[in-house]
Amino acid sequence: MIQFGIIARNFSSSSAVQSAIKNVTVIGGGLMGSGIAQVSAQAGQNVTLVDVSSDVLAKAQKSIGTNLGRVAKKVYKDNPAEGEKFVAESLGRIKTLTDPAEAAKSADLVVEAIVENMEVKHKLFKQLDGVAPSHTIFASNTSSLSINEIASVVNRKDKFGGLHFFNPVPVMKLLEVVRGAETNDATYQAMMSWGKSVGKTCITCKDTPGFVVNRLLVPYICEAIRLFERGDASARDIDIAMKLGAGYPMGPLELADYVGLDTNKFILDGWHKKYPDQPLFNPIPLLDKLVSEGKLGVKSGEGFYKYDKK
Ligand SMILES: CC(=O)CC(=O)SCCNC(=O)CCNC(=O)[C@H](O)C(C)(C)COP(=O)(O)OP(=O)(O)OC[C@H]1O[C@@H](n2cnc3c(N)ncnc32)[C@H](O)[C@@H]1OP(=O)(O)O
Ligand SMILES: NC(=O)C1=CN([C@@H]2O[C@H](COP(=O)(O)OP(=O)(O)OC[C@H]3O[C@@H](n4cnc5c(N)ncnc54)[C@H](O)[C@@H]3O)[C@@H](O)[C@H]2O)C=CC1
Repeated sequence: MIQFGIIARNFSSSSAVQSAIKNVTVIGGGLMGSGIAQVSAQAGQNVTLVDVSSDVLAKAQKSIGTNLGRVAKKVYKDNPAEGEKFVAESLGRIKTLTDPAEAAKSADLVVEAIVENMEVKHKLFKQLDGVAPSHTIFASNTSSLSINEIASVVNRKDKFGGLHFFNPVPVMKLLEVVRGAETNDATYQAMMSWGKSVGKTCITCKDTPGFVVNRLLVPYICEAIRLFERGDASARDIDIAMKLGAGYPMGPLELADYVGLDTNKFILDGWHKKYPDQPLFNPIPLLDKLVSEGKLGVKSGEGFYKYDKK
C-alpha cells in the first residue's frame, strides 16, 4: 500500500511536479526500461521505447499494460471506466522503435537502460550524440559503471548524468540523480525536476562506485552470501533474520535472487577489478558456482531458492 502512494502521485494533478522535459526516449525495453517507460507515460510524457528486439518491445508493452492495470484498479477503484481511460491514454503515449538513432531525434531526454556493458553503452551514446538535438540530455541507468566513463565518448558531457532507478521501477520510490564531473547545473536541475515529475524522490549522488544504494546494498548481499557459504546459518534463517530483525521487505538472499545472481556477480567482479584492495569486493566462490551453473535467481527458476519459471 505504501508503494502505491507514489504511483498515485505520478498523475495526481494537485501534487504533480512539472518538468520542461516532455519527450523521453528510453533505450532498452527490458526489466528496467519498461518500468521507466511506464512511469514516464503515466506522468503524461511522450515516450519512445527502443529495443534492438521487437519481441522484447512486444513483451514490454504487455507488462506495462498489466502494471498500469494494477495502478488503475487501486486509484480508480470506484470508477473503472476512468481507470480504463487512464490505462489506454498512458499506453497511447508510448511508441516503440527498434532504431535508437531515429528515436533520439525528437527527444528532450534519453534514458539508457541497455545491457550493463561499457563498450555497448559507448557505441550507443556515440551514435546518439551525432543525431540528437543539441539540447537533449543523456542519462544512464547503470547500476555499477562510472557515469564519467560512459560520458567520455560524447561531446555533450555537460548534458550527461546518471538517472538510477530501482527494481521494480513502478513501485520503488527512489531515484538517484548522479552528477558527473562535467554535468552542468542546468542538466542536474532538469534531471531532478524530471525525476520528481515521474513521482520519485530524488537524491543527489556523486559518480562513485554504486552511488549510494548499491554501494551499501551489494556488500550487504555479498556478506549474506559469504555467511551462508560458511554454513553459519541457512538461507531461510538469514532472510527471516533481516526481515524480522531489521525490517527489510526481502531478505538479502531473496533480494540477490530478485536482482539476479549474474547481475550481482557482474557488479562485484567489475568493482574487484577496479579496486583489488577492497576486501568487500572480493569474489565469492559460491556466487561464481551458482552463476556458472545457470542458477541466476528468479529469472532462471533457481538461485538460492527455486521459482516457477516465468
Ligand atoms: C541492482 C540495482 O541497480 C538497484 C536495484 O534495483 S536493487 C533492488 C531494489 N529493490 C528492492 O530492494 C526490492 C525489495 N522488495 C520490496 O520492496 C518488495 O518485496 C516488493 C515491492 C518487490 C514486493 O512487495 P510485496 O509486498 O512483497 O509484494 P506485493 O504485495 O506483490 O506488491 C506490493 C505492491 O507492489 C506492486 N508490485 C509488485 N511488484 C511489481 C512489479 N514488478 N511491477 C509493478 N508493480 C509491482 C503490487 O501490485 C503491490 O501494489 P499494491 O500495494 O498497490 O497492491
Ligand atoms: N536489474 C536491475 O535490478 C537493475 C538494473 N539496472 C541497470 O539497468 C540497465 C538495464 O538492466 P535490465 O533492465 O535489468 O536489463 P535487461 O536485460 O532486462 O534489458 C536490457 C535490454 O536492452 C536491450 N539492448 C541491448 N543492447 C541494446 C542496444 N544497443 N540498443 C537498444 N537496446 C539494447 C536488450 O535487448 C534488453 O532487452 C543495466 O545498465 C543495469 O545495470 C539498474 C537498476 C536495477
